[in-house]
Amino acid sequence: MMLHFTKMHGLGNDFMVVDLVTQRARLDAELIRRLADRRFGIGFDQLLLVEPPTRPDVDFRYRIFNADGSEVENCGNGARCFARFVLDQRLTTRREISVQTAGGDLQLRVAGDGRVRVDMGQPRFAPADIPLNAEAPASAYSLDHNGLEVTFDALSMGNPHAVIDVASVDSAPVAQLGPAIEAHPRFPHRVNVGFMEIVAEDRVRLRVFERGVGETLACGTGACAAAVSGIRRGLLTSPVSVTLPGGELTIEWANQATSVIMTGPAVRVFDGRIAI
Ligand SMILES: N[C@@H](CCC[C@H](N)C(=O)O)C(=O)O
Repeated sequence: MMLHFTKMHGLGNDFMVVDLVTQRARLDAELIRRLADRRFGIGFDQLLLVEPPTRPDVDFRYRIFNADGSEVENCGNGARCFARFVLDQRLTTRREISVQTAGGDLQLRVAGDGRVRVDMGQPRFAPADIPLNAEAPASAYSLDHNGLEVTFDALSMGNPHAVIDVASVDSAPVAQLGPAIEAHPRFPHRVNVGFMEIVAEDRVRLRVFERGVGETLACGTGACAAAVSGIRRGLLTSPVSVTLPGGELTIEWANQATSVIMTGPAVRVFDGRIAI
């Protein structure tokens, strides 16, 4: 069959977006890995599936698959592209959209300037919610990597994140520590690993080694996790500008009882079709 798709990106974190409201297809993990291949396939960090909701109180269901074929709970840059996509495809006329994901519901708003504001829900810190093997919640955990003690914060933005403070993202050991922590036994579902450099109380630089992908040009949930980690430790104040290799996101978080708000761009690159 021919599958219609749209290639999109949020700050260079790129997606294949498939409308499963008006077309039918079954995409298994092996096919997703083939499509994700940047030389033999279309190439993307995540596949986003846009589906009818399974509940009457939301507009859509949005499913996310990493390039390695694993289905995951949440994707911040993907959420902004999802909102742009359903409007552009005329699957809705609303600029305020509610959507169910495996990590919880999200509220999306497409602004007049094309930027998308996403209510990402509340962060969760209990180790069982991340999930992280730890006896009690803390803002600093540590693990051993080849005899080296690595200190990190951990939280869930629907999906799991570890945040490591670094003096400079330019020299951060992303390629060495990223894969080791992603697959560390302390994280039973693996983890996304953020390396955060605090530049000022309202500005950070961030690189993220994403679970199931590797280092990406930007990670929306990673930006939320980094800002939340800095704010809750008293190192940052909201709103926080997060500069990633692909560009900038604004993250707002008032306190533990409120949602995290992420604002940033969503770009359509091209439409295509592929035989599957
Ligand atoms: N790029 C994303 C996160 C995608 C999922 C992540 N790799 C995971 O496995 O949880 C974002 O923008 O948040």
